[in-house]
Amino acid sequence: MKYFSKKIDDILYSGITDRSDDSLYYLQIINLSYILSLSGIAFLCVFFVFVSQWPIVWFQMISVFIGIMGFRLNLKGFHSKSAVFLPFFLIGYLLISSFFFIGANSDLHWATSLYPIYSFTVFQRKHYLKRIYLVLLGSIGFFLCEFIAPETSILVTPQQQVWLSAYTFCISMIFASLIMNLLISRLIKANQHLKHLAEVDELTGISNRRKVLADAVDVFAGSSFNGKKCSFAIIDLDHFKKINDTYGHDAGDLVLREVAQQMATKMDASFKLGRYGGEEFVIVMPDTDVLSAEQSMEAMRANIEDLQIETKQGIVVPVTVSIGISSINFNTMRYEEVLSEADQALYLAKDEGRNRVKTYSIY
Ligand SMILES: Nc1nc2c(ncn2[C@@H]2O[C@H](COP(=O)(O)OP(=O)(O)OP(=O)(O)O)[C@@H](O)[C@H]2O)c(=O)[nH]1
Repeated sequence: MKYFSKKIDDILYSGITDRSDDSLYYLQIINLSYILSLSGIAFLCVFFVFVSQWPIVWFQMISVFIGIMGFRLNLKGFHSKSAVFLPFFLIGYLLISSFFFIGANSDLHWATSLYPIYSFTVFQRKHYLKRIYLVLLGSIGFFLCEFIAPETSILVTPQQQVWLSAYTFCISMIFASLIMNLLISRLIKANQHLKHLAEVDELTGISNRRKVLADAVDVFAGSSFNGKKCSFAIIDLDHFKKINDTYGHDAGDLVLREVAQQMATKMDASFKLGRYGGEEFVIVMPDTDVLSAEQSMEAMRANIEDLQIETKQGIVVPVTVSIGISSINFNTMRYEEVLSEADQALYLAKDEGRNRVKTYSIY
């Protein structure tokens, strides 16, 4: 299945150099439309080979060849020309098929109803006139097939016509499910990407403020409901302004990244870490009383103090952090109270000389 979806992805991205965009956009829809139309014609060709209708087989083969020429335009970067060529080519194909080969009863000409959708999806705004021509031409083509083309096929027998309808129906179903599957998987991917953007701090790669506060709400609600302990810690880098001023802003960014990664890898797996803002981080500790929180944070502080963060110029930047901790107690009503208490404890840690862990206490 993975191999199959990778192949579909490769086809969708044919002729497109920028593969960073996960969403389905108009260049890929042109590729997809070509693939579906050409394979549809090829499938019909197989049917006619099977019933030995050689004139139609030749016609289908020539059509596939012309279609491939249009597809090549997209691969070569002439996206707009290729996009416009496809529906006009298909209108011609459907008209000739209905008039000279398989008749209007095949209902193949109903495919013209797809052109307006196609043109409004892939044609650029500047091609609005082409959209109108296409819709007009598609409608005229449809009515010509419906009212003027011979109803039954000149070449195909009524028995073969029934088989042809069943065959076309099955292929259409398979294509429709393919398209649905593709659209849904693209939507899921796009949603995941948006979720990632909304929850991750770009600089450090850990959760951002929004995400870590959402985690804090979850953990706080779970602990209050189950009568369990939980603790919050606010970690603030000491004299970070001085680090920026002395070693430069890039070195400051490097320090933020390294400290964040150190905390993320060293902390307990159940803890939630996020960047609270600037040079401040929050750690939410579920099922953790104040003593255990203090031990964990003391270990964290010592770890960060031992870090050897080296700038591009080979200078080792000394880094320490101050940490404030608070835990939920029986009369805590809101998670913001715990956070504000941790902030007060942090203030105390800074006041007492930094590079230390302080726990909130009402006394
Ligand atoms: N490099 C870098 N600096 C940042 C970023 N966000 C905030 N800062 C800087 O962090 C510094 C924080 O300075 P202060 O709030 O004075 O705190 P401090 O210098 O760490 O002092 P104390 O907290 O009292 O130890 C400011 O100079 C901000 O410009 C960032 O994303 N990258």
